[in-house]
Amino acid sequence: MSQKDFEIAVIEGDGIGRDVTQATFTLLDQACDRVGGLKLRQNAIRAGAGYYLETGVDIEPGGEERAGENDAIFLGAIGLPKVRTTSGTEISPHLRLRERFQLYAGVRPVRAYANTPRRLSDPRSANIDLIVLRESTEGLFYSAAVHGRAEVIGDSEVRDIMRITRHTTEKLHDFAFRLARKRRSRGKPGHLTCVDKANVFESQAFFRKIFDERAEGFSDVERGYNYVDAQALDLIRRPWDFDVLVMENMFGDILSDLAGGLVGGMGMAACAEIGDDHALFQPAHGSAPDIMGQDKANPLAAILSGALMLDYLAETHNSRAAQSAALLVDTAVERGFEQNRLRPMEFGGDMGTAAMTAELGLLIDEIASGTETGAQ
Ligand SMILES: NC(=O)C1=CN([C@@H]2O[C@H](COP(=O)(O)OP(=O)(O)OC[C@H]3O[C@@H](n4cnc5c(N)ncnc54)[C@H](O)[C@@H]3O)[C@@H](O)[C@H]2O)C=CC1
Ligand SMILES: CC(C)CC(=O)C(=O)O
Ligand SMILES: [Mg+2]
Repeated sequence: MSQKDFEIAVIEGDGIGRDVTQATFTLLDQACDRVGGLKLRQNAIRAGAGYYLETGVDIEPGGEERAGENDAIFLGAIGLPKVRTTSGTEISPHLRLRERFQLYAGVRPVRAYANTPRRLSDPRSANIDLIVLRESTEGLFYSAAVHGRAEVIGDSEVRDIMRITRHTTEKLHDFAFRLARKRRSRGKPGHLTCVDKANVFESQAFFRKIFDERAEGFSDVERGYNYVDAQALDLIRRPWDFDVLVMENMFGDILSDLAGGLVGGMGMAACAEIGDDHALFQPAHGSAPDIMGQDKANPLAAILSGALMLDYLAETHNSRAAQSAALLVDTAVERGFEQNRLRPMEFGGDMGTAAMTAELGLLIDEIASGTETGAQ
């Protein structure tokens, strides 16, 4: 059954979070309108470091529960380095959302668009098109999600925990194999690499063991292994050789920023966090306090995350309209770069958040009405 209206919990958060969220919904609404009146109803939930400073809590009362009552959750960015809890960490209610809704599959696409900076001189870097699949509920973030889980021994020692469970890891690897298979059906290599540190950590050997067990159900998917340190090296020397990389939480946090840098910067780093019953979409970047309030943020990471959200809604609600709207947004980004009409300040270009949003709006209209100019 297809659905016309979707309820979206929207957490704008801190710093550039608000600007990129507003840019995203302006364009998603426009795309939804152009495909026949699909509506995204935004239900705002206040949360973040600014909210914590104001109220003493990091998310509005009942906000977590309410977020889960929506068809999807969208988040701008949360955190400000100067706003800290008594334990010295920053406030991060989004880690609790990941855990509460078991959003184990953190999908972080990394793709080189035309006319974007090549951080590597090798011409093959134009072919970078991979996905960092980051487990997002446990691993080394397990003790970070909830205060009190780390073992604190006075002022002399602190132990965070690397938690790998069979339950979550089986689901993660199944997701990874299905994703690789889906990419192959769309003409991409469809190769899956298990990235771990199985040579030294028992938790990581367990992660790999479960990868091998689950592989038996996906014999058609080509698979390989890489230790995480070697993977960091390979992302610099031959990133074009990789397709889907699956790994624990902290490794994925680090390598997804590195990979985002390869294709321009964090303003290109989209993210979908998917569980069995819920999903949250957010750019992989943070609140970027160094550029906030200056109209300098590249909104594309958020906008591409919005397109991932439409894809998810299309799949979970069998909505062709949502699928078409997602395609419209993705195509606008692709054409915008091809035609050199998207020039984010992040890459030394002349377009701030507002100008990028306006140009993408024009592209969406042109593509939807078949009046693309193809201007260079
Ligand atoms: N999921 C989330 O909400 C995340 C929150 N954070 C929080 O954000 C705050 C800042 O953290 P940082 O380590 O500085 O990471 P960050 O991702 O906010 O910024 C890193 C660098 O990338 C640039 N950058 C990020 N997004 C950009 C965009 N859309 N356009 C142009 N440039 C962009 C920033 O200007 C900065 O130079 C901290 O409080 C941190 O805890 C950090 C990462 C993820
Ligand atoms: C809590 C966030 C600041 C962690 C992070 O950097 C991320 O999830 O990408
Ligand atoms: Mg991160």
